[in-house]
Amino acid sequence: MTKKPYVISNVGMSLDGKLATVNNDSRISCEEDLIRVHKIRANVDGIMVGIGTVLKDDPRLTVHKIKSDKNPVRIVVDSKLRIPLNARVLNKEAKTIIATTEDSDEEKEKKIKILKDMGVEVVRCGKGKVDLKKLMGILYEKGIKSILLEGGGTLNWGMFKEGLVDEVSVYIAPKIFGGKDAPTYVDGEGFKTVDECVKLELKNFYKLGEGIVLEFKVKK
Ligand SMILES: NC(=O)C1=CN([C@@H]2O[C@H](COP(=O)(O)OP(=O)(O)OC[C@H]3O[C@@H](n4cnc5c(N)ncnc54)[C@H](OP(=O)(O)O)[C@@H]3O)[C@@H](O)[C@H]2O)C=CC1
Ligand SMILES: Nc1nc(O)c(N)c(N[C@@H]2O[C@H](COP(=O)(O)O)[C@@H](O)[C@H]2O)n1
Repeated sequence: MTKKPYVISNVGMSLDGKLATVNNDSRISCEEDLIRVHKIRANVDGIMVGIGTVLKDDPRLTVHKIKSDKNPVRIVVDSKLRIPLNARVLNKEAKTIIATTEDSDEEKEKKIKILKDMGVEVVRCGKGKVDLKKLMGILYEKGIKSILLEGGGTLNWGMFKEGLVDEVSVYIAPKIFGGKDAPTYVDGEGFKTVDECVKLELKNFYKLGEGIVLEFKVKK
């Protein structure tokens, strides 16, 4: 495989592995954990989310919980270019890259032009869905050598399935959300057998605020 950025996957989840409630309330991390996450943000070249997270959370994806003189590049994986032009991730606080497919129609090309005029970079790889392996190669070539992957569950699945995640850190809040339709840490179709699944090596764990942080390396 061509060179790729080092990818750290981080989420805040309930004890039952949910990223949000059935009504999409995702306020899981305590303040101490958000500060931990922002320290990671301040030390990576890019922060990546899927379009589902942008549509549901309207995140800023900047370092705003601690002092920092730089913001990483924001990367949104968005095959059909569903991103609203007033999304906060498109504001001027940091550079943004939208990764979309090579598929083309008049409306999509018009939106790409508008985004480019707003100063947003658009990269294109894959058909139907963004080709995440190719995207990693493109980002690496652009100087993005480390990425904090911040979800959600569908993009997390895509990244784990392709073997693109190197490190995992999760904050587990002492809460149970329940709900079979509530988003989980890794959604998608899932691995069929335990043999196929992603294996992790526990590196560290500690209590933080009311919850616990677990840190793993992905076994390759
Ligand atoms: N607690 C936490 O730490 C966090 C919670 N969340 C929560 O997660 C939920 C959002 O998760 P979810 O809806 O799964 O959205 P995601 O952010 O995972 O975005 C998923 C979308 O990304 C696009 N995509 C494009 N290419 C790919 C690919 N190759 N593989 C996977 N996805 C691809 C798809 O849309 P398309 O085909 O249109 O491109 C897909 O539907 C929200 O409730 C949010 O609050 C999110 C992050 C962190
Ligand atoms: N670490 C963590 N804990 C939670 O409880 C969360 N809900 C999230 N969400 C992620 O952070 C994004 C919001 O970022 P901004 O504060 O707007 O910069 C959100 O979109 C998720 O990716 N993370």
